[in-house]
Amino acid sequence: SHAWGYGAHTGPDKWADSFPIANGPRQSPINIVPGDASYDPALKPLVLKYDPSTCLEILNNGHSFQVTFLDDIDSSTLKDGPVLFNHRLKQFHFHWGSSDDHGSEHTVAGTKYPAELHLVHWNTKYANFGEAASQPDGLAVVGVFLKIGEENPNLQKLIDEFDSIKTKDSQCSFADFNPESLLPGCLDYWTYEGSLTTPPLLESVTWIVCKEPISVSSEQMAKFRSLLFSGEGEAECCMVDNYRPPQPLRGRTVRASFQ
Ligand SMILES: NS(=O)(=O)c1c(F)cccc1F
Ligand SMILES: [Zn+2]
Repeated sequence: SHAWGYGAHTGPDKWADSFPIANGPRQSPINIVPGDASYDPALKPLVLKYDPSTCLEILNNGHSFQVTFLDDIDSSTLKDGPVLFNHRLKQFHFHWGSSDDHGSEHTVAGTKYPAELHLVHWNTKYANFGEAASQPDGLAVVGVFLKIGEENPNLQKLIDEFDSIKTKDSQCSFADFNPESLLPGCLDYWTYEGSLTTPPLLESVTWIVCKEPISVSSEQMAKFRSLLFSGEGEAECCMVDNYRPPQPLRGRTVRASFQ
């Protein structure tokens, strides 16, 4: 059955049964070893320009919660950095753990963060997200780690919507949110060629992982864990541990935009 998830019988160790690319040569996430990354002076600074008016809705898709953007014109874009073409923001979502000591997908020298934000962009040389997702240079995902510290007022704007999206397939309109408010001050990054970290695990992603985390309080993380994988009227199953663990590097090079 294609009903993939993060449970014992549906989780990452079972995905290869339905999605054999799970054992492919450019799978994500990975453990980033800063000492093994090669500084590339040719890498440009990331240029992220987001328009809050393109924010459409916030939804629980049964795997994470996601904020979706209008992507029929070039208003929220990613340029430069490691990519050669303009990319449009489609959505952002998160992955997190059942406690503050784990939950991120990428790890840094084995360090796990409590959560990880993914801002998903598609290459506008293709017609739309679906087309782009099937191309080796189709997607660019910016990953930002969340680290326990000060309460984050920008994350709180998302958390305040959680009562309306508690169960699988619930959504509500969500306007005027600027994803730039979720970016760290410094946009130094590591970059490598990888994949979607959920089925269909397509090997179409240029990963751009920020070195600097953003803050989240432990109380805010507890609110993430109050969302449900389960649908309305079903036995409640807390949305936690919705992360794929690091995958084999398979000889790939990780480049750093900084020294
Ligand atoms: N996790 S991830 O950022 O690789 C990702 C995508 F890019 C696109 C769709 C789902 C998804 F989970
Ligand atoms: Zn993700």
